[in-house]
Amino acid sequence: MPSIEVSDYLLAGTTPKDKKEKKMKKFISETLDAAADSPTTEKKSKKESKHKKRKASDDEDRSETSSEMGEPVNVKPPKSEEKSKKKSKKAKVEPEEEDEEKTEDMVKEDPNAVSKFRISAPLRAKLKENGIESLFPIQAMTFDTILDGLDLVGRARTGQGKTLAFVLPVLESLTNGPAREFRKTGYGRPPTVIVLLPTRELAKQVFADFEAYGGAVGLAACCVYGGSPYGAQESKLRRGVDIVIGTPGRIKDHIERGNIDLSTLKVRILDEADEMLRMGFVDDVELILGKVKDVSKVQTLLFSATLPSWVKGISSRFLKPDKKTVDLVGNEKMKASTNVRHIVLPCSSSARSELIPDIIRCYSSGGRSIIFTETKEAASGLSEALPGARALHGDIQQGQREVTLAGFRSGKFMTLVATNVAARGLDINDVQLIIQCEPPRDVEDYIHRSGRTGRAGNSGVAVMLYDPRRSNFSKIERESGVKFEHISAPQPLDIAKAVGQDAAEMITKISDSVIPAFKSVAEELLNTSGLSAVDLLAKALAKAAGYTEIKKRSLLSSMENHVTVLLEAGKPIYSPSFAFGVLRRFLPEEKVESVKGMALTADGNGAVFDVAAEDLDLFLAGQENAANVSIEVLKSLPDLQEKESRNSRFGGGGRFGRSGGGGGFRNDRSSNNRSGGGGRGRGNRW
Ligand SMILES: Nc1ncnc2c1ncn2[C@@H]1O[C@H](COP(=O)(O)OP(=O)(O)OP(=O)(O)O)[C@@H](O)[C@H]1O
Repeated sequence: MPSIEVSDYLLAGTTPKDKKEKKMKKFISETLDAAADSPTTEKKSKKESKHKKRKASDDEDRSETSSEMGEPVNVKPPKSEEKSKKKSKKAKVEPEEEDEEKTEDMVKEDPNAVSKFRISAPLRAKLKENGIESLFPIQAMTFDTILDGLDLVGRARTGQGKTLAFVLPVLESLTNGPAREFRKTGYGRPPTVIVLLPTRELAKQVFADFEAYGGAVGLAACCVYGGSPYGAQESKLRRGVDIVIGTPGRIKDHIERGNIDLSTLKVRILDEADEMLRMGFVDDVELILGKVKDVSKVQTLLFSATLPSWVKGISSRFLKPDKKTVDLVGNEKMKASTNVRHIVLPCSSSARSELIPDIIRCYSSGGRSIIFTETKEAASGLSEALPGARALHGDIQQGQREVTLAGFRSGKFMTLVATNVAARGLDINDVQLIIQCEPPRDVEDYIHRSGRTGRAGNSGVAVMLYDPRRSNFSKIERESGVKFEHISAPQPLDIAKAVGQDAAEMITKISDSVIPAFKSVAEELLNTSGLSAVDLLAKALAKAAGYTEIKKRSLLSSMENHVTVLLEAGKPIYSPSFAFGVLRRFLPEEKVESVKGMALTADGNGAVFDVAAEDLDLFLAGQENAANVSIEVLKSLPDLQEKESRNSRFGGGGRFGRSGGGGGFRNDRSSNNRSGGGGRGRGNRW
């Protein structure tokens, strides 16, 4: 964990100039504070307070990060700063004169300023061009270790800049650092660096960074992945490249075809390592890593936001025993992004397509939304049902996948419906909302999917739908450390609040020149409709916002034209079947069976369920004929028992609901669908 010392160091005396800078500082500060709160950090902090005492007399003092997976790594002020007097032999950093004066004060204040690291002028210029003046914590904390050639396991929450954490020091290592002397040059040169990633989209994205920053220092990168022709990839590889980025299956194919020679490899990087292994790529990964003749001469880096315990075995096999670990999550309870509002909402599968547009209206802040489904079929089906949405999954041709992703990135359409193919690593600007149609199988999926929003210090919302009868998210809540906010389906008032203001603004912007043309029709409408001017205007606003009617939804299953009611029987209700028994006392069997989403209240005194709006009177009237029975229409959900706690009677703190009103993506071939290395094969769902 980063020490208090490090966070002090990172934030000392900074005076944010503008909002963006302020947000970034907050992000850095929160990242470090959160990490500093973890139990591992506590242990370290004692050590560090000793360090701190020593620091007065020792400028070389270093703070530490800790790890469950390897040796703690010393995190220190960047060497470039530390060694400025000693003149580092390893890295040659040319000062950029014009910048120096301007930023001198800022740099003094910001220990993570780019200029304080052994980053050479062309890379600094490129970073500046991309608006990056300061390194994020994971980047600052791993920079020296990577540049000095050590093996490293790096972990930070989603969206915290892990890609540049390896791109920058690796490029420096190739141009000014230890890998430089081994790097081959000229036509036909074999690669010095190989980067393995689990998905094609992610490979392309990481390639884009290596291409942009590598290009600035004269290094060539090549991206290889399945589903696209071999020809262009082969000719690029034949011409010679310094860095190969790709998915394991296709890289293996190129090795077997003699297109990639790894005999002189110096750096290998496994990004989203756990996913790659879990997807069944372990054999391919091992084959690729095994191509290196002398592993002692190769640096291996492993990065992810999630590193399940079974990855430990893999990292100790692939990385050297003296590997360092920088873990900004560690044993901390909250593993998911802290910049994201994590919400759960009860919704039966049949109500999804009706409900999702309203969730988007209420929670996307007009930005992009990604909706995750569990299967390719569900992604296709939902994308067809949602106006303006497109699907992304493994059964879609690679070319079309690229077109779709490019369209989403550029804002041609704002809603992407995807399988897990889009869960990992994708960094798309202005994704404000993530919707997961049901709780994913693994906590890692939840963390990565919800992490497509709230990136680089921005905020976002992640809504997970669950069917109260079928799904259970308590495991995800427990393992991710997320404390879910419970809401029910957006109700007319929520929707009006979300869209009404925009519609009103839209109307105020309409030129007065339209008034004479429409005035007489408006007057006629006012006189004949029987509605007040305000009511008519409300209708006009609704239409402008795209609504011709707003149906009420039940709180429990989010079904239209259904109402949520509470049943009490004057004594505890131990089980759903007991509640059904009570209903049978005064209702015909077909009405009892039409009840939806039966759930028990957390206090054990009631049962909550949805009834069709047209049957409500029957239910309310029927209670008169049954002693001690009461049925009440709910405006908000009470705390409910979780499914798994039902057997233990009242289940205490369980709660499903709260406030109312409110595939086959695998990269290359079917042969890759193997499980191994402690991981689990994913089948052909994406
Ligand atoms: N030092 C920095 N200053 C400002 N923005 C940065 C910096 N480093 C990275 N970013 C931006 O932050 C965003 C997230 O970075 P990146 O995709 O590397 O995150 P990540 O940690 O790999 O996330 P994930 O775990 O989801 O893959 C990107 O848009 C990237 O350009």
